[in-house]
Amino acid sequence: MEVKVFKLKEIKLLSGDVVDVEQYCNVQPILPAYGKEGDACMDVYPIHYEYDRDKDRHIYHTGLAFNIGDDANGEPNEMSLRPRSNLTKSDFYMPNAPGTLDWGYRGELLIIFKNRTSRDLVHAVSTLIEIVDKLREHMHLPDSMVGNARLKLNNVRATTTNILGKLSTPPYNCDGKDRCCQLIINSAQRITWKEVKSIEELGESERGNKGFGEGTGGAAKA
Ligand SMILES: O=c1ccn([C@H]2C[C@H](O)[C@@H](COP(=O)(O)OP(=O)(O)OP(=O)(O)O)O2)c(=O)[nH]1
Repeated sequence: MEVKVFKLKEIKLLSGDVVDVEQYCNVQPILPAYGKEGDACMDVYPIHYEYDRDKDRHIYHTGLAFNIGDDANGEPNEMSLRPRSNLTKSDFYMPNAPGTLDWGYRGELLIIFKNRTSRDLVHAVSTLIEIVDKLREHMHLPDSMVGNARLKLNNVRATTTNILGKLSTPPYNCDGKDRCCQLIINSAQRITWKEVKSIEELGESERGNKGFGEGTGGAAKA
């Protein structure tokens, strides 16, 4: 199946500024590609990174726009954007995974990440540590009284410093080599609803009306 893709000449930044891709980005738009024979998805290469301070989001530009077209039966296609497995080694996640690129979308494909630790929470804890530190200095308590508390405080400080470092290091580079997610195009077959008059008309099944997660046990079994 052939799908139309366009390498954008300009991209719109979070500030609203529209910039020339060739001049502004270190890397030029790269067509997604299968990494290995038989891979289900194509790898997506980012060309520009932005941190959305307002929403605490990490946004990657791809410099690509699509017309994903129709399937063999004339039904609209959809593009799914899925995280890579290697993302699980970091504190980042794709909050809308699997992301959806709709049939009619002609804007730039953007890939969004968040960090599992909220930036605001980390800043709040860091500020609290500073305040406690200052209070302790002014109270001139003997070491014997604050020894254990100091140790705990140092541990919290080390943890927050570590988290802060991870927060400010984006998960992927825009160097033309890093792949920030993977995409697959599927048919988004149209459905229509057939409303029935009684629940029996839905038909019998082994699970029946057993609740969410109650059916099979497994990993989450209490
Ligand atoms: O990770 C994503 C997800 C979506 N999009 C683009 C393509 C998609 O067609 C459009 C709208 O996305 P979606 O339908 O998920 O957004 P929504 O929150 O449902 O808003 P809308 O009411 O505009 O559909 O944004 C991306 O570039 N990256």
